[in-house]
Amino acid sequence: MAVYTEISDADLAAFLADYDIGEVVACKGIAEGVENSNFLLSTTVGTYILTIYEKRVRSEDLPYFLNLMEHLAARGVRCPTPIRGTDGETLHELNGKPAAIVSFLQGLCVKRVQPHHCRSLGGALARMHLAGQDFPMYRPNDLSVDGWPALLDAVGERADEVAPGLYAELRDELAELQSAWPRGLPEGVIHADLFPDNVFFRGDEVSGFIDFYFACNDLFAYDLAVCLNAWCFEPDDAFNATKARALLSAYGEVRPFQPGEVEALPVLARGSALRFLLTRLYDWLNHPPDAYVAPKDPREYIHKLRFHRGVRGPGAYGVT
Ligand SMILES: Nc1ncnc2c1ncn2[C@@H]1O[C@H](COP(=O)(O)OP(=O)(O)O)[C@@H](O)[C@H]1O
Ligand SMILES: N[C@@H](CCOP(=O)(O)O)C(=O)O
Repeated sequence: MAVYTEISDADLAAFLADYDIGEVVACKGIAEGVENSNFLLSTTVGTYILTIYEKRVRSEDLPYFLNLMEHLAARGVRCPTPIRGTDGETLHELNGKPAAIVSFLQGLCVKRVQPHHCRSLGGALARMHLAGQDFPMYRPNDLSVDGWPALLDAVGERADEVAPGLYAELRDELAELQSAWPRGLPEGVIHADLFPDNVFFRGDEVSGFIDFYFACNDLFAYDLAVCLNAWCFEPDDAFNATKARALLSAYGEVRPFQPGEVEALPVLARGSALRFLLTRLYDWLNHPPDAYVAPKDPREYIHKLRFHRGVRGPGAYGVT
């Protein structure tokens, strides 16, 4: 489960002394998640999420993530809102690590994605992109094309333990993506990790987004490429163009596509597949045998990468 750091009652009490959110009723570790330690915190005042930031999150990036959630929430995007301590700050320290409390968001993740979920997601994503346009902070996407060579080096030839010949395939893929990567398309704040476990629904409609800890400034269409991979493949690995069309057309109704964005989707989808393949490969090959969190299977993303490499254009995603 995703609790890398245990908290003693005394440490929790000392931490909460800096907040004005009542007395603790319960604090339970949350099994879901991969990156950070999350706790469901109930107090006499309300329910919150307490997060201790772990391995991949750099503490200098935390003000970007926390301020972004405040910014988006203030513009009507449903997402967790950081709770300020009595010192006015949202970021504090627990067990020597950065930690924050955010509001609890109602809703459930979908287990079986249907086209109407993709349609609701597309509209909500476009509204989030528009709401982020006047966010004043900037954070480059360190897990995009300029960051992939270091990630691939960190994996190295051990990639072949997962699939024979994979390292050479990924080196070729990286070289192609470096020369084909689109420049100059519309950009702004993107979520960059909008998988089904980070989107809450009430009924058929998106009720909110969580987990902004990969958010950054990058191409808007790259966020759609992440969603094509995370939402539009079936459990048997088949690509579902109906879901893709629902996602993309709903997005375009709220934020109309600019020239070049739709055409760039195949290469962006390859890039997004490579990004998640590389981090999954790294975690798969380097996780300690007694780790709480089971690493995600990288092979799923080998298949997705090969699929997008084979498409002839955005028509494969149901759009032109
Ligand atoms: N603000 C929130 N409101 C409700 N549940 C949340 C909230 N933040 C996190 N969770 C719960 O905690 C789980 C893990 O959170 P997530 O941010 O995805 O973790 P990680 O960054 O470690 O991957 C989510 O799947 C969800 O169940
Ligand atoms: N979505 C990533 C892993 C990051 O996990 P999250 O729980 O922070 O979304 C993947 O699937 O590889």
